[in-house]
Amino acid sequence: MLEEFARAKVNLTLHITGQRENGYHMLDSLVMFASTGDILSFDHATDLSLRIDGPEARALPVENNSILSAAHNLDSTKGASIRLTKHLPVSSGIGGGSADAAAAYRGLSKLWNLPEPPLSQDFCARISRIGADVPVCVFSRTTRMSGIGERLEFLTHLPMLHAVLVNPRVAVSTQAVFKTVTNKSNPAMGELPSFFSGQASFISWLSQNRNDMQSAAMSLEPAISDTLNAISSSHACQLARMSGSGATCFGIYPDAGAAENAASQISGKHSDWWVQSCTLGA
Ligand SMILES: C[C@@](CO)(OP(=O)(O)O)[C@H](O)COP(=O)(O)OP(=O)(O)OC[C@H]1O[C@@H](n2ccc(N)nc2=O)[C@H](O)[C@@H]1O
Ligand SMILES: Nc1ncnc2c1ncn2[C@@H]1O[C@H](COP(=O)(O)OP(=O)(O)O)[C@@H](O)[C@H]1O
Repeated sequence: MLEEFARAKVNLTLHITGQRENGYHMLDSLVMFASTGDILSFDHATDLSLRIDGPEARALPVENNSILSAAHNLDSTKGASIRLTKHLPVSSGIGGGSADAAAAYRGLSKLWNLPEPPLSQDFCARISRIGADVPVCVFSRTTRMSGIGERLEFLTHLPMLHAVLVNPRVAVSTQAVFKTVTNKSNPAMGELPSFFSGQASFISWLSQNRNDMQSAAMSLEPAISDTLNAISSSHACQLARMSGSGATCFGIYPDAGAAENAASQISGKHSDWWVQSCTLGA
């Protein structure tokens, strides 16, 4: 049996800089991956099959699953028995479906003895048809992501962060949020310094950048404001922002202890929310 970890994707910044004729939005986003995520396992089999379990499995159908799309995209003639243990909330802005498709791509490439996924324009353009976030999730590394998600620049100089991810248990449609965004032509991210002296200077740079989907998502789903308030008012929080199209928001903290304390504080007040302390970028 072979296992792959599908790490949650967090958009630390998400700037919408334009729109293509096909309706897709041009993005400029700093993406980091979390130490929390879904688990996929793969076994040899004649036919292709998927079973889903885990704490967040309930609403997720096998039909049209992004994992099966990735398998078909890779080689539609081969079989495998795949198990997904779902830990990430569905439709929550941390790319669960994309991370799962990407993990399937990596896992099946190994199971079927295919070459490792290459970092090429052709490859990224091809797999972005499964989902715009799939290319960045295949490599699962700290990345400046642009285009509609198919242009990837890996970054190796950014400090690791201690974070808490919070989802108020409302599913948000990515398409609906993009439709609600009024300004489709915002400035790109500010210049990314080639050196940060530590976490504080990185957070200071992050706070000067934005998530251009945040106010549109908040107008559709008021629970996002409650989530950001709960994170901002937690002890030692240095930055609170929404990831992707929401509703998951993240808080950044100075160390692992502060992140764990904040997670307990937030889940103590909101026992029905999904709250997870983690590291980003490590
Ligand atoms: C917004 C982001 C930011 O990382 O994350 P999530 O909130 O989904 O996690 C992504 O761009 C989402 O990527 P992904 O969820 O894979 O998108 P897709 O399945 O390809 O598209 C979902 C819908 O979003 C819109 N879409 C997506 C990406 C993009 N650059 N422009 C768009 O307009 C399309 O209208 C599409 O109908
Ligand atoms: N393996 C999967 N995990 C999560 N969602 C999936 C998966 N396969 C298909 N989907 C569908 O993809 C959509 C987006 O889910 P997800 O990737 O979790 O959200 P987001 O793009 O906001 O991070 C949902 O409608 C969900 O039903």
